[in-house]
Amino acid sequence: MTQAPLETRITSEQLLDATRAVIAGGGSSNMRNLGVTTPLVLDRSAGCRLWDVEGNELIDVNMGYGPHLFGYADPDVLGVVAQQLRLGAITGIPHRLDHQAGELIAATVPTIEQVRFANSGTEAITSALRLARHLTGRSGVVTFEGHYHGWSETVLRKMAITSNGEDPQGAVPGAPGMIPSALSHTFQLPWNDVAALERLFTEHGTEIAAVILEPICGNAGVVQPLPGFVKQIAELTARHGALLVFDEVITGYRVALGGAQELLGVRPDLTILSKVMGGGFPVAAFGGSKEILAPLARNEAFHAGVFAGNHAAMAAVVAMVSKLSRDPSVYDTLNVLSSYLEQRLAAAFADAGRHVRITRAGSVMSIALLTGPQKTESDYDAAVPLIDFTAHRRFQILCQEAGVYFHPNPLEPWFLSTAHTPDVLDAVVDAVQKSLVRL
Ligand SMILES: CC1=C(O)/C(=C\N=C2/C=C(C(=O)O)C[C@@H](O)[C@@H]2O)C(COP(=O)(O)O)=CN1
Ligand SMILES: Cc1ncc(COP(=O)(O)O)c(C=O)c1O
Repeated sequence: MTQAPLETRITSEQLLDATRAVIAGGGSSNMRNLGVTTPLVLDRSAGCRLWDVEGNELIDVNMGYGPHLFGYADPDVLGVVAQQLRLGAITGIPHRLDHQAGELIAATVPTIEQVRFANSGTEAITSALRLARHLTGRSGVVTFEGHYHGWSETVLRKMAITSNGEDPQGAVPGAPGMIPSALSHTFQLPWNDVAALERLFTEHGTEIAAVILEPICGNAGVVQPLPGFVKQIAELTARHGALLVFDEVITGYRVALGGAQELLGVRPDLTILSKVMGGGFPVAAFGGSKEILAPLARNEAFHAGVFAGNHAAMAAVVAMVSKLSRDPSVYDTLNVLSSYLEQRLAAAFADAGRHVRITRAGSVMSIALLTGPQKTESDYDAAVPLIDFTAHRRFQILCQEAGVYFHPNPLEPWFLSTAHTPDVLDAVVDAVQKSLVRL
């Protein structure tokens, strides 16, 4: 497609203004609309690069918030989905791809025997938590500060990350218009605080249907669980008859073929998958043992969706998960690339005399400018107040001008792909170094 000469091209700013006239906020997600600094409106993406409507090329380390482990427009995934679109994307009738997709998930995620597919993480989590409530006859759901589980009525809350867990039932609705009592069955605790969790189970154990967590938290910067903490959660849920739900929307097929549950060696009752599983196509899933999903198999519990498990999404899952299964060494490659970037970034910030918090789980990492030195890696609650959000936003603007795109909120991770080769990562560091000088 030939592009208009530069002088006649509309600018990102002009097009975003025009878009805001017809799409409330300029995009279909508050999480993304809030993040806009220097307007950027895309024309296309491929590999790890973006091209905006003005013809500018950028290296992307946000990568659509994580689905594209092999980069944008990966031919192995794209080709299969494109072919399925020609063969029929949605009929509402069982399809030969369903069995393939279900078998691949069951063969790769340690605790999944059966799944149900959905269109988004929010949908999958909503149905998974409703299933947990049905199975236990209880209503309470435990969440952790900093962890995001979509925007459904019982888990959309302000993800306070500096409380001390004194008021687990003090969760604040995350959006106006929520049913005021929506969070009356939602508890929120500090992450990595087993004493707070034990206290909650002692006081409310008979009310708790499920504990849901991002086993490696990706929505408050990357925050690893303290050693043994997730195993302690599993022991408490088992002891009190509650279900353990791993929200692996980010970590699933990202940190290992079997996700965080493979790395941590902890077995959740239900697992939520999305992002990498679909390789960039909208699809999610929740799964567990046949026993756990039996109420759905009996059509006793309810989960539905016109587009849930559609044939294009199943084609994407089959293409992505079979590619990952064929060559799980991709995770070693991504770890090497990500470690290289982590080390070079740490040196760049040190050379610039800037305090920074860099944390990583495989190829998902977070970088946050700090106002002062962080005492230890594990004192996460102490680190968050140190984050210099203003300086970081300025840093993002400068990096975007230098040709590298990431989200201006330091709590949003960077996601790498196999397209981020060492020369690309060197270009990222080069842009970071130039931006730190100008900061
Ligand atoms: C761990 C986790 C998530 O990260 C998650 C969604 N994440 C994001 C949603 C974004 C958005 O709505 O635009 C962008 C990012 O802030 C974030 O990765 C969801 C909700 O999935 P969905 O957005 O598909 O309904 C559930 N669990
Ligand atoms: C009128 C109407 N509203 C909402 C829905 C739910 O949409 P989805 O199935 O995409 O969640 C449906 C689906 O059948 C519908 O027919």
